Amino acid sequence: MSEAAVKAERAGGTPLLEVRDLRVHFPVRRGLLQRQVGAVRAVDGVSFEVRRGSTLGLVGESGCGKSTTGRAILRLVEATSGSVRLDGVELTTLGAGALRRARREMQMIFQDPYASLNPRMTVLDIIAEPLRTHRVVRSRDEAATEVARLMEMVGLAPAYMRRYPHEFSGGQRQRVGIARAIALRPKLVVADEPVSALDVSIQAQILNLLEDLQRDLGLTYLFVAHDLAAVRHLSDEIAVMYLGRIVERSETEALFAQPLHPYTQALLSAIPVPDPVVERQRRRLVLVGEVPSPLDPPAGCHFHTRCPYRMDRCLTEPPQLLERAPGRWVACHLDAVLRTLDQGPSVPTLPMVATPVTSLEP
Ligand SMILES: Nc1ncnc2c1ncn2[C@@H]1O[C@H](COP(=O)(O)OP(=O)(O)OP(=O)(O)O)[C@@H](O)[C@H]1O
Repeated sequence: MSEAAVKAERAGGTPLLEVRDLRVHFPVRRGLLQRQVGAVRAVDGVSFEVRRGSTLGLVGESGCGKSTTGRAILRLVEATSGSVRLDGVELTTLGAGALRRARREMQMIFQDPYASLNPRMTVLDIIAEPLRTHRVVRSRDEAATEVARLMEMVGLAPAYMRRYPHEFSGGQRQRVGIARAIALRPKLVVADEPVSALDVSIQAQILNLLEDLQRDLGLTYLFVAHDLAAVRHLSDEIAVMYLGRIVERSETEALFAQPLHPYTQALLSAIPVPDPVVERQRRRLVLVGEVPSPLDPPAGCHFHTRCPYRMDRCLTEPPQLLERAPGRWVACHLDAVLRTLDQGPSVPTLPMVATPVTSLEP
């Protein structure tokens, strides 16, 4: 846990971000009359909190609703229902003026730093834009001084502020995106796959920068990524999403030591282990097939079509996300989830309780 998160917890502070039963359904329309024929249930009842100064990693396969969750929190897409409170303020019902003021406090870092930066604007104008919009700076000189400070904070030479995005490398462009995101000193930053478009050699540098900025500015992060390994280093807690719902939420190291939900186990077993002996001995749970369509998700537990442990109950009854042990939230009907906890962290996978529908490699 970051120092700021430890301090906030000792002070008994409320979480900075509280999301309750958030749903985002995109209507699907057909025909001349554009009648609604269904809805993509991108986010289907998601609840979590993020403590001040901490990082929550939101992970899951492509299409499971991670980005939409992040975008709905910032109101870049509208929620269908549910509540999002930032520092106690309900965001989903804010009017235009109040929302504009609230936007100072929450910013986004995008995956593709080239697509998200206007190629016709200089870095100076890109970083200064939010400062001007919110009247934090009133003159060109003031803007240039503040932009120079921000560039230094993210490891860029201010001498390059009059250059254009295409004159920078991918990693440098992401630094520009980060400088713009922190320009208004937000409380919350939603980072949507901030390193997945970058060379592996650059990824660690950007993650380190995000960590330094969190420490120095007390930022709270929601870190969205498809890859569990990518979020491990930065996240205090991890929430695993599958087809619009959170299936497991836990403090990071506990989740890696003992993943409880079969889907989390599958995601973790996809991460290669450097030791070849351990790798050979590992029981791998390999997911077969694609994530089903969020237009018509399976009834009951959304994961049942791919779960090796499914029982009759899973086909009809959606499992609730329940705290099965302190800080360990799991949405699964298997009693084996609890038994695994009783047996301590040496038990790496759930016992087999039903006919496998995915392959289990020895
Ligand atoms: N504006 C939209 N209109 C209709 N459907 C949408 C819209 N935005 C997203 N979706 C759908 O909602 C589902 C969730 O998408 P989302 O981008 O949130 O998933 P994700 O987990 O972030 O995946 P990725 O990593 O691929 O971005 C997908 O099926 C996607 O096609």
